[in-house]
Amino acid sequence: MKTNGYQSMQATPLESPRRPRILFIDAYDSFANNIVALVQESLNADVEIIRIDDPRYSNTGDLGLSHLAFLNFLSNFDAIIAGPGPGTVNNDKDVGLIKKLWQLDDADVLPILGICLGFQSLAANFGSKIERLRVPRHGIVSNILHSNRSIFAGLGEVHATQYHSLQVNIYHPIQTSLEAVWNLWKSTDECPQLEPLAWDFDDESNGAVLMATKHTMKPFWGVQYHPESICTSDEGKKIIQNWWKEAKSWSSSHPRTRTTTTSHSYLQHITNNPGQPKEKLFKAAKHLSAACSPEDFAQIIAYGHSPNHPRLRKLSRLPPECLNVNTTRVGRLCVTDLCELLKIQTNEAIVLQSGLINGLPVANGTGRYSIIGLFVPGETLRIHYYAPQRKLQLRNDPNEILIEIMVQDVWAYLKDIMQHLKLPDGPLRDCFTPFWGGLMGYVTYEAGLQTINVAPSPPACGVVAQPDICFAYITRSIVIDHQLGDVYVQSIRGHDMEWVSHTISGIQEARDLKNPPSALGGVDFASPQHSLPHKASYVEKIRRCKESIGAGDSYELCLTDQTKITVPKIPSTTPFAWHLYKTLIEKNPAPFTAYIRMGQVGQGVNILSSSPERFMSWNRYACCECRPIKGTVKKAPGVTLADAEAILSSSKEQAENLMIVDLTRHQLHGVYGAGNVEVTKLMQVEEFETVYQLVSVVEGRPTDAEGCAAPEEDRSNGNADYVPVEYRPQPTGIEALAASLPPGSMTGAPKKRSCELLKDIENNEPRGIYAGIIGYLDVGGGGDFSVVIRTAVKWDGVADDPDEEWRIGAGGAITAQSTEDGEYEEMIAKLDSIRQIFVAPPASGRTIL
Ligand SMILES: C=C(O[C@@H]1C=C(C(=O)O)C=C[C@H]1O)C(=O)O
Ligand SMILES: NC(=O)CC[C@H](N)C(=O)O
Repeated sequence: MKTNGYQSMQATPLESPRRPRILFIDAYDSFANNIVALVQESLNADVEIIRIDDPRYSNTGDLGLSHLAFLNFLSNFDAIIAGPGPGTVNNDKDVGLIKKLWQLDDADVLPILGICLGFQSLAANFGSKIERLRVPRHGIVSNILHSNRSIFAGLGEVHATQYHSLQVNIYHPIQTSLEAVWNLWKSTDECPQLEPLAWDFDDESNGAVLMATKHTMKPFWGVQYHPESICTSDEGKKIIQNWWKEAKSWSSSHPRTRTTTTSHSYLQHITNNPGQPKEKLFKAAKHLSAACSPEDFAQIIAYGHSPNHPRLRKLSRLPPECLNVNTTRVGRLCVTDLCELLKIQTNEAIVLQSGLINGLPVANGTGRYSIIGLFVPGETLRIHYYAPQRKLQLRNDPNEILIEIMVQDVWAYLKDIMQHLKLPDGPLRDCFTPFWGGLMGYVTYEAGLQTINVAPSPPACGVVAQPDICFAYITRSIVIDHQLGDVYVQSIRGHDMEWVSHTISGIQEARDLKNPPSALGGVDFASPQHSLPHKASYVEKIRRCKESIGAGDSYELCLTDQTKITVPKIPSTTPFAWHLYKTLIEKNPAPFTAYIRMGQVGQGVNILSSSPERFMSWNRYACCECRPIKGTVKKAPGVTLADAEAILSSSKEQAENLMIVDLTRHQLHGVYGAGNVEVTKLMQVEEFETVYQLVSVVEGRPTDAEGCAAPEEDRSNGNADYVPVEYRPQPTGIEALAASLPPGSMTGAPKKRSCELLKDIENNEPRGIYAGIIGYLDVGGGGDFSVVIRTAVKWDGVADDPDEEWRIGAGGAITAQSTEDGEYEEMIAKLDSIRQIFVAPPASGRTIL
């Protein structure tokens, strides 16, 4: 469904031969960048984005200077789009600057298109009432009736995707009785300036819902639905083009008279209140402490471990110098055999395993490789980041802090570090495994919250702060290619071929043994205690989610809760976590299975994950892929794939998925830009061991990936600010990752408001590693992360505590259509897919693994 803006339309300048300039005012929505992309693709326009609360224009206590600044700012544009967003126009804070637009006097007025919240704001300003729908419409697509006039001129069927809980009441008779079908396109006495342009009759209980309007005298238009959604038909583009035609024709007969003011006080005001468009923040990020530049940090990572390189000596070549690698056939050795051969069960280690069933990947499109990240005792370094304090540390193996700095933007810092650690070009780069070495570990949900300016919930009182980002710098690794049956032994640790050869021989010996490698002995453990969320309290939380959705504050909320499993401790020499992991692989093979043990005994973490969901992966050319999952059916006896497909084709399940697809597109559009984001799979059912799920795939690619360059005429259209496409700085995978946290499938939309609501509904309990991500940043420039779900996490507790505590998070997306029982059962089904590894057989009360 990719569209290429450059083919769609030539630039259609207003008065001068330059590209149109359009201002987009964002009300903190999660689809804003999709609208911007649609406009850029449809009009070949320059679009600037500001937020509804831009500090340059929002201050009410500055004797009108902000307002004057706003008017001056608007004079730079040919037209405005007032965007969608959470909340209601009855609350000034929810619409901010949008409310000012409708009052612009003749000297300043310019064409405006309101979308959803922007449309509601327009309508409210000219007499309509904004009220709740009986049934909110989020992610619902319907065929609307339109007047074929104005912005709908010449349009055929319009399949309109809707994301709204509130509606515009212009007191039209059709809004009280579906029989009153006359004068559908006439203004009402109560709202004489609003001419209806489209209606939706799709939902009986809602009756007729106004879908679009135009002002009868001023250049204002508005649509209730979302023309930019992936499920709105191609008419979305035509609406924008029609609007632009109308806007141009209005502007040519109404020249604007305002000229820019440059009084001293105004200039001072602007200097004191610089705006900060979000997309610039990333690049402009200043590291709070100059004590250690990312280059020095990277240098210590790359060489600090090696006795041959004194820690702070400046070296001419920063990145790992080469990749030591050798390969052999894996034969009948499985990933856990290789792990045990390398003794990872008693060491720190990170295993990212692709689950297989009968030797084939669990899900198509994933599962080719498994990666074992090895820790070198006494040497492997770790990066810790503590979100509340913005504190970044480098720790060595005895857990001493080598560097501690404050960073304003940890992702900008990590991006720089990875840039410095990039393996230089050379023949050994030809090894095509996706991971050669680099940072492996986890990022918590709370670290994600910080990227969208939601203050993370602090850890409970008395709990030791655990890192929100924990990455180990992995220099030795094993990659298994399940498709070709090869195993790669790799090291970026200086001259390490001896270890590589030794390890290859060890693998070959084990593989060629007559008998399979001996399995580790069994482990006894007493029946654990499971403390699950109480149904009544979970149901109460579902109600609160639905109330917020009904009020227009969210379109979808991914509610979660935590279960504690308390197991009496067994002797510390027994690799209990490893045994649990092996049970997990057997009982719930998943595309993104992971085993992580990091940190010194007493301070470390164990993670056992069987996630079905890829968050994001990108290759060494920064082309990225997201695979959001939404829509779950429990596998029960007799439930076939066809049954699941029927259930998952319901509007409830599809709506859940669609919302996350549009949210993911928005995030990638913000990084990769218009024309570079494509939905390659939309809502396909995938089968897993215990559930069926609805999966979509969204891809983003840099402009320099073939086929996306602007044609010659775009570069020579006389716009001084225009930067030819090929010279724009190209995004990196880490930027795409940072722009997409926390995972949208674990938040809902619009993301920021939904996260704030969830924090409150979930009683300010941090989600921690659950709902975060696990994966790697590779020294070749690639990366791959899964969403941490279906995962058990244990932090080492106090040494003399008789029990150890595992935590499992589980939840699901709540929408207006959710039922209390249905959502509770879905949460339990997900929980059970991992909880089953802790259940001792009833006969003995003990289990042998
Ligand atoms: C919240 C969980 O899963 C998320 C919610 C899903 C849903 O609502 O259908 C599906 C996959 C995940 O994105 C979980 O497994 O705990
Ligand atoms: N998408 C939107 O802009 C939604 C507007 C408003 N919050 C509603 O729910 O109706």
